[in-house]
Amino acid sequence: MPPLLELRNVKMYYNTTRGTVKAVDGISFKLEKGEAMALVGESGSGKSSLAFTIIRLLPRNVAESGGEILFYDEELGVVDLMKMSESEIRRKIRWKKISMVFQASMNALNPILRIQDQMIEPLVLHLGMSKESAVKIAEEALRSVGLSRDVLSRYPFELSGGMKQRVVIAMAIMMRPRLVILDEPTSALDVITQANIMNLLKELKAKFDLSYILITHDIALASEIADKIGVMYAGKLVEVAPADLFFRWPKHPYSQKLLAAMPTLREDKKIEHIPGDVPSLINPPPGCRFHPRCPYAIKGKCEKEEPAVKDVEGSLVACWLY
Ligand SMILES: Nc1ncnc2c1ncn2[C@@H]1O[C@H](COP(=O)(O)OP(=O)(O)OP(=O)(O)O)[C@@H](O)[C@H]1O
Repeated sequence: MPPLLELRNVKMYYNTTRGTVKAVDGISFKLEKGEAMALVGESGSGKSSLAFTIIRLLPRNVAESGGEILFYDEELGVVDLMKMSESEIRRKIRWKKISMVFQASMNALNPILRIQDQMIEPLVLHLGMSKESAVKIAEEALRSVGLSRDVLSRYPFELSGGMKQRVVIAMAIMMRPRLVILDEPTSALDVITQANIMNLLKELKAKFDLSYILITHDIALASEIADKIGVMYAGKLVEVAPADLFFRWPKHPYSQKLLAAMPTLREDKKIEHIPGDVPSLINPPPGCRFHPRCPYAIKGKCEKEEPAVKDVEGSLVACWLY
């Protein structure tokens, strides 16, 4: 069976006054149907940029983008999203096949519009649906996320944070997409509400056979839902591994550091921090980008040559140690 999504050497660079920012720099991975991949890594490693590249919502200052983003669909066959025009993406892909819950999107709900108007607007305006059918779809989507139809007549300020996040998730699944990209979907919520939203995402995944790309800083949260974990560092994917294997045996030194920096309730565990900062993506370090912060860097090797991705007992890792 083909995967749902396959990225091959995807790049996306930004133009800035300081130089070209290589935010996504040669990323390859596969996502199967019904699979959830958590994308983790420090702030500024390029996670959101990769998400925007996949759903083709790019700012004007893109310097260059390249590679292949293959999407396998029963209706469309295999399409390369990189080669599709904006109008084709809008007609065939965005929201219908691939949707996104943006970072802080629950706070981006328009405060002066009722939920109904915000939910049906794209259906009526962009898809030319009648108001009645659009309201039906919105009602159904709200039901799927555990909200009653009364929410349709409310304004955002009349809803709790958790309810607003459910509305935003309802909007993302309204058109029955195959893949939902979630950028920090629970970061502004309290822990109980976070857990409720994660449970909801799990239910929706099973019910609609959805695939997810879940961007998060919170590896513990990622472990709740992810089938596999992708670790980004400075524009590169340094490790992709099945979740259970990743937590038992993280192979890239950066993955090991990320896990060691993860807080737990165990009192005997000392939380480590990762010394140094994420490097500049304008002039990233040569060779392996992690070498200046890596305790195992091999002199004469890691600072000179970029490691290729290797299959190391079930994990894909880009590191000279293997
Ligand atoms: N529109 C833009 N123009 C120029 N540079 C940008 C733009 N958007 C992001 N960047 C830069 O690209 C790099 C990657 O940013 P990105 O937001 O993708 O990282 P991230 O891993 O998602 O971070 P966070 O977890 O903080 O959201 C950063 O150096 C950022 O400053």
